[in-house]
Amino acid sequence: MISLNRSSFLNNPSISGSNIPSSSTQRRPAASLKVVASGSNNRSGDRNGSVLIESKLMESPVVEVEPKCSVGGGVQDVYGEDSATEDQNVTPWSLSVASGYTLLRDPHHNKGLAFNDKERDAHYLRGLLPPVVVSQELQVKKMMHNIRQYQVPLQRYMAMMDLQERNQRLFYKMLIDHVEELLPVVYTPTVGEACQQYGSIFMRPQGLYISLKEKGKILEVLRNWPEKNIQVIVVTDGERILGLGDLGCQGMGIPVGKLSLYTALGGVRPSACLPVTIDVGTNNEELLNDEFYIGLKQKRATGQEYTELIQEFMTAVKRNYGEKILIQFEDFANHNAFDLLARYGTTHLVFNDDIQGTASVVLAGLIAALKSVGGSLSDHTFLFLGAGEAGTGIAELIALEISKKTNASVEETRKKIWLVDSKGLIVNSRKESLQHFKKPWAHEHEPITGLVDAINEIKPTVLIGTSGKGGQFTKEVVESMAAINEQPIILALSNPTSQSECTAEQAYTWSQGRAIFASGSPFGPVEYEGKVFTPGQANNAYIFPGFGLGLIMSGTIRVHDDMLLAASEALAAQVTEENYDKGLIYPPFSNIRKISAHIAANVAAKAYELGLATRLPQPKDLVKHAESCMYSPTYRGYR
Ligand SMILES: O=C([O-])CC(=O)C(=O)O
Ligand SMILES: [Mg+2]
Repeated sequence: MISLNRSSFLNNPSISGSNIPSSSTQRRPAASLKVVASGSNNRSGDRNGSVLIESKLMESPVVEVEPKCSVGGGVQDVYGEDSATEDQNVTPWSLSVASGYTLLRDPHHNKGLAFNDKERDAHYLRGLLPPVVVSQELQVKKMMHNIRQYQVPLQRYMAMMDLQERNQRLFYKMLIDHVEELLPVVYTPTVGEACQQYGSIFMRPQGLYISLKEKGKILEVLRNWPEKNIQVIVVTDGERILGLGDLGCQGMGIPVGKLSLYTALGGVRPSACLPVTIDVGTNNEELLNDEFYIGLKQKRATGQEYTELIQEFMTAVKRNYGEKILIQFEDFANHNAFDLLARYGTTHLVFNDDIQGTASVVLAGLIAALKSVGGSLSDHTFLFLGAGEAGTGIAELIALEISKKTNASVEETRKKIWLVDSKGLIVNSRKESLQHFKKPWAHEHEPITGLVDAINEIKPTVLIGTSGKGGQFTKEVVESMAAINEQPIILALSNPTSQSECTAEQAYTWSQGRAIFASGSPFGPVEYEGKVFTPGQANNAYIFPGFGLGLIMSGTIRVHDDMLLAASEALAAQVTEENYDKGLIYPPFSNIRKISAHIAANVAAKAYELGLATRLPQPKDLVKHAESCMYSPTYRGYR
């Protein structure tokens, strides 16, 4: 296999010598090619008559061409074309050749036993594999069989990560074909445990680490990443990983997991995804005392030192990847998350999954729940336990949706939404001492400290847990909700499962099977008095992959709240009668690619309507367009 890639060998003059063609599509037979490269990023060798140069570009367009999008050219166009910046225009073309043993070690091109006889001959693989040739489907079946042998979830996680590093297409095929079974493995809850253990299970780098040591050099660091046409970055500083607190540099598991869902669930090419962890230290004493900890062993930098590092990162990202790079903030602590979103929301294409993604998915669930419960959103009263990113983000989006539907001001629509934090109900008399993001939720009321008292006083129809603390929805809490509502809507959103405010079984049992329940992390079906209840998963994984695809495929340059509403409506519209009959307010994840295409289409339509989309003209059928742009993990044939 030979491929010619545009890559960044700026620091490597020897590779841009006369043997390197200057156009992108040239191809030569492996055996006739001789290129000598030197430099730290390249190795050269001469095996079986073929020459190997490991270029910095991991996925090569020659063999990785995706099906053409129905509108707007091929995927390279749709996804890649405009992301080159003036800096990239000076990067030379480089050549990469992989064959034989090295091809089997290249996760982007390896197919293992699925290489057919012709490919084995053409690419020097004879004898390197046992004689059998199998289909990708059989490989999936075998891997699923193997993974199911592991009883410990973390072992399953490690087996999946191992596969991702061995055979990327097989990894994504498995994840797509068995999404409901594997989501809890590569994502919440297991990813939380993986982050806690990241220091000891860390094998190969899966993303970019930008620590205080890299200050002043972030642009160079970005250029060390082997891929050039990045379209989405998920970045964390590890300070609030799920509901598990400060995990410092070990938070890397989160961007890696989220981006694997961008590909599996949203169809964004793996090579367009960049996981980043910003390491400014950790305040987690246990990690600081752990000899295997992989991050900076210091307390978190704050104030100017923190702000400057983030600023350098944001500037470098835009400079390197252009205006349309999507940056998803993930699992930052409250005290930074809101500020970062406000600061960069006007200059960059940024999206905070914990504030906005969670809000959009919960709003979708509520819109869907109205079908069973009746009334419109404005008829309901909402009580939140937890007033951080998720709580205030959801509250604000509900207020916005009601305001759009009723023409009342957002200030007015906020009045039926109440939040309880660790100090009790958020009321006017507390206003002075509240953090800025809580202030809009301070309503006129006597102070109340307990959740049960707040329920009895406010009489909510919807109870939403975003506290990050497990077990907060006690029997008394659920019973209080059931006493005042025929069908109480109870959402226990904190992640992972250990932090869920209550379990599905508790919600159904304590409400005598009347609750409409969904949780952030998955719970299995529950039987109560002969009836089986299947809880839904109100997780932002429903939204961010399709949302991101919508932004990317339309070349959108800024996120607007109306796009979040558009995403919620698209998701709610995917809940079928059959789902409602089972008490579900979310469609099953097994249909997620179709769901993501609808979300992407609605988001893109809104972006075009708002004049924020730059990829013109607007495709006629946005759903079809979204589908045609999605990455497929099916193996490519190699000539
Ligand atoms: O990752 C998840 O499952 C949802 C999420 O963003 C969080 O809990 O921080
Ligand atoms: Mg998160």
